[in-house]
Amino acid sequence: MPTILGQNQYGKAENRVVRITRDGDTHHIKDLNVSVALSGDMDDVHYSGSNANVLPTDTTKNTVYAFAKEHGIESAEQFGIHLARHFVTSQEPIEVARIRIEEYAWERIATSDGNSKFIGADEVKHSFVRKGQETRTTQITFDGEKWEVISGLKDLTVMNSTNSEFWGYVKDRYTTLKEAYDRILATDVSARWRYNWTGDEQRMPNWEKSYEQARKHMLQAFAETYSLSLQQTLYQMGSRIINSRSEIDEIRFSLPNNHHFLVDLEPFGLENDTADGAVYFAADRPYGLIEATVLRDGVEPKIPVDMTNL
Ligand SMILES: O=c1[nH]c(=O)c2[nH]c(=O)[nH]c2[nH]1
Repeated sequence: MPTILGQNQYGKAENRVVRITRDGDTHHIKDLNVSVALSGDMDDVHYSGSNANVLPTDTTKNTVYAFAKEHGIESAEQFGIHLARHFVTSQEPIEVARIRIEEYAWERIATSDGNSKFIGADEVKHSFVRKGQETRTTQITFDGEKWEVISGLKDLTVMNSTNSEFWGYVKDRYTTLKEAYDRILATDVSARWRYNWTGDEQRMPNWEKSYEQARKHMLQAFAETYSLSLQQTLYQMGSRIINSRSEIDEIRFSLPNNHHFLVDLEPFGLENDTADGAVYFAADRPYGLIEATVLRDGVEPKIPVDMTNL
């Protein structure tokens, strides 16, 4: 039976583009997931393998990053319109461009003090938390005598768009990483903390308040730590909780290092450094994974090492 080609489209899907604009030391994030699908006169590539009409998907990816740098991202709609128009008007064979964009919403992390580092006295200028996507968790164990309550959260996504460095590390023959003096630090916090409550009804913690406060202290420590490594930030987050919440004795973190790479736009004559309007590729894997327990001095660690990601 003869066959014919039906509907077809192609392009680069899920280009993760992050653009940071700097208004003095107040930063603004645009965080998009952009998928390009092009269609038009593409019979030949399917029938004969001739690529004469094919703009590479790699080029569509580069266009997304270059447009983010050159034209900015005012809104997802404006950005998508600009890209779609470009593909259809600049390439004869392309008749239809479909640009799908997901935009991830970020809120500024609120802080407790009115230090001048902060906007409106209570928000950090370069620290953000992804809107409402975390999951709260708890595990209660009772053997008829002893209680153990381990609570926590996962998927609390946070980002500092500056105040993070990483340098001075070991270098061997396989090391290619460049030292960073101003990088994005982003992670999805998974944390489990253990309460020291022993079952006395009179001394039961206010669980709601405790969760809210642990979360708050963790976010504030993330925002306020000038970070030399994610390990150092982790320790600050843990110790802030232990020092401010007497009902919590131990906390274990699992923190992926959500790498953001400055895109090389040199080939397109665009300078892209960490100054205003920097455009990053937000990689999803592989990622560094930094895990540690922070304990009140003198207590026994009891949170299982592999529990953090449950
Ligand atoms: O904060 C970091 N800690 C590391 O251990 C590490 N390793 C790496 O490649 N980048 C980073 N960043």
